[in-house]
Amino acid sequence: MKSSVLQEIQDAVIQYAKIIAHVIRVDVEIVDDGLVRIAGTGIYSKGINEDMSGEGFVYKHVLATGKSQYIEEPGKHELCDSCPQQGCCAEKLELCTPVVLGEEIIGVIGLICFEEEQKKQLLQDVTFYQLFLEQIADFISAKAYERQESKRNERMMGMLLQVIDNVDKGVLVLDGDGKIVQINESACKQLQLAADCIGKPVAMAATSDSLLGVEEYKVVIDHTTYFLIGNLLSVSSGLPAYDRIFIFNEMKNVKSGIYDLTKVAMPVTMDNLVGCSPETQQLKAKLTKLADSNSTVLIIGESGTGKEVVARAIHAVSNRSDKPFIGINCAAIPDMLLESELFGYVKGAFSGADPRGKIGKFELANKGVLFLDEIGDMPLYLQVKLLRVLQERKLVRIGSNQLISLDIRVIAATNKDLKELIREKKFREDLYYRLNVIPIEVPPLRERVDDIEPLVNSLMAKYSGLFNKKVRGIDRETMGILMQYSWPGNIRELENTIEFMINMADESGWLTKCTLPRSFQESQAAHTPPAGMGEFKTLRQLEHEHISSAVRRFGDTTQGKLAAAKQLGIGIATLYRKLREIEETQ
Ligand SMILES: Nc1ncnc2c1ncn2[C@@H]1O[C@H](COP(=O)(O)OP(=O)(O)OP(=O)(O)O)[C@@H](O)[C@H]1O
Repeated sequence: MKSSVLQEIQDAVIQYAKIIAHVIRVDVEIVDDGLVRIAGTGIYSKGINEDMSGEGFVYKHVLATGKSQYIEEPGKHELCDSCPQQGCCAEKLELCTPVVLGEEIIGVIGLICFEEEQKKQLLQDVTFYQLFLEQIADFISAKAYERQESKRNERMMGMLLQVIDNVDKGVLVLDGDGKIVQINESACKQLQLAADCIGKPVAMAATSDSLLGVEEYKVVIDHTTYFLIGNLLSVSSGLPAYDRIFIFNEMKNVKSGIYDLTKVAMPVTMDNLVGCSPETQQLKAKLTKLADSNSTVLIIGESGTGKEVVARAIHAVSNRSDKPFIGINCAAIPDMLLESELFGYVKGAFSGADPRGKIGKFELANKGVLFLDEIGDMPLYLQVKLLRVLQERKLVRIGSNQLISLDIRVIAATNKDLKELIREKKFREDLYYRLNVIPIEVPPLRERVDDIEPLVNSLMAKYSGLFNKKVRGIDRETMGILMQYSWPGNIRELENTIEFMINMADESGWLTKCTLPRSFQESQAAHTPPAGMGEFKTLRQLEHEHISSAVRRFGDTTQGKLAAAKQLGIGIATLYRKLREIEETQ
C-alpha cells in the first residue's frame, strides 16, 4: 500500500509531537490524511499507526475544511454527536490545525487537554497556542516538502542513469575531486574498465585539437592514457558529488563512422582478378603469399592494368580485411590539398580549412590498408613527410603537436618509371626503397593474351546484366581481333570496348566485327593490306610488318620491345636494328 506523505517522515513527525508536548505540557496527536495516527504522546503514544477512521470526527472535519478547529467542551460540540465515545470522553479541550502541503491537506495536529489545569492554561491564550500549532504544522509541511523533493530527485537521477546506461557514447560522471562517480557500460567497454572503477581519479586535459567540431581530451585513468573526443559539461547542481560529465566517442568510432560514410562500395576478392594466363596465376599466388605480411607493397604497371584491383585483392585476403581500405589518388588531388587529405588537420590549422578539423586518410586507414595510387605524382615536399610517417609509424595532424601512432599497411602504385623519376630528381630514392619492399609488377594486357578471353566473357556478363540486354556471345573472328590488338589502355580499354560493343549489338545478341568501335576498325584497316596487294609483298616487307605488329602488340617501351624480341625469337639488338630499317624505309 502506498504510504502517506506523513508516514514517510514519521520519525520527524514523532519528534515534533514530543517537542510540543514537552514545551506546553499538553498531549499531542498527529494524524495523516488517511486518519492513521502518525504520532502521539501520553496515552496516544501506544496507539501510533492505528486507524482512526471510526473515531476522530474533529480531524475528519479539519481534513475536509482545511480550517483549524477549537472545541472547548468535547462531547457537547455538534461534531461529537456521531462519535461512539460521546458521553464517556475524557478529553477536556481540543485544538486542531491542518498540515498543508501546497494545495493538499496532508494531516492534522491536535492538542488535547485531559486535565482542568491544562485547559485553564490554554484558555488563557488560545490565540498564542493556535499560532504555535500552525507554526509547527508549517515545519512538518516543510519537512514533507523536502522529502518529496528528494524523492523526485532520486527518481530523476534513476531516470538519468537509465538514459546514461543506454546511450552508445561513453559517459563519465566525475565528482568535485575528479573521481568517477558514475560510468556507463559503453565507457567501461571503450576504456576497458571494470564497473569497480567508481572512485578512481581521472586526470583530464583538452589537447586543443578538435575534430569535426568536437574537442579532443587526453584522459588518464589508472596510468592508462586515452585520447577521446567528446564534450565536457559542468554540472550546475550545486552537489559536489556531481561536478562534471564527459560524454565521449573513442577516436576509432569517430573514424570508423567517417570511414563508413566515405567508403566506396567495391568489394573485391581474389575472384575479381579475372584471368587464367600464367602471368595472372603467378600474380595471384604471390598476392596470397604476401597477404598477411605488414610490409609495404609497390605495384608497378601501365595504366588500366588493374593495379587498384590488385591492391584491393591484397586487402581482401589479408588479416586486415575487416578493417578499412582507404585509397587516395595522389595525381588527382591538387598539391595544396593532398597534404591535408593525407595527414588531416586540427581546427584553426590554416585559413580556409574546415573550422571543425579533418581526419586524414592515414588515420582513417589505421589498422587497415592505405592505398597510395599514382605515388609517382606526389610532390617532393610531401614525399619527405610520407617517408617520415612510414619510418616512424607516427603522424602529426597539421596544426597539432600530438603524435598519433599508426598501425597501417601501405600499398603504393604507379604507372611511371620511378627510377627514371629518381634520375630526374622528381622522386626521392630513399622513399623508393622504403616503398619497394615487396614489388609487384602487373603486366600489360598484351603480355597476357590468355586473359583476354576470360576477361571478355566476364565483362560481357557484367555489362549485359547492367544494361539488361541479352548477349549470346562473341564470334570467333571478333574474339581473334581482340586478342591480336595491343591494348595500350589495357583492361580499362578492353572494358570500354566491350561496353561499347554490347551497346552496338543487334537483336541476334552476338558481338561481331560490326560492333567494334570505329577507331578499332580503322586501326584494323590500317594494318590490313589493300585487296590484291598481299600476294605481291616481298619477304622483307612481310618481315617488317610482322616486327611492327609485334611491337604494337607488346608496346613501344623497352619492356615491350624485350617481350617482342623474345616472341619473335631474335635478340634485342637485332630488333632495334630491324626497327631502324623499318624507319628508314618509311
Ligand atoms: N584482372 C582483372 N579482372 C577484372 N577486371 C579488372 C582486372 N584488372 C583490372 N580490371 C578492371 O579494369 C579497370 C582498371 O583497373 P584499375 O583501376 O585497377 O587499373 P589501374 O592499373 O589502377 O589504373 P590507373 O593506373 O589508371 O589507376 C577497372 O574497371 C577494373 O575493375
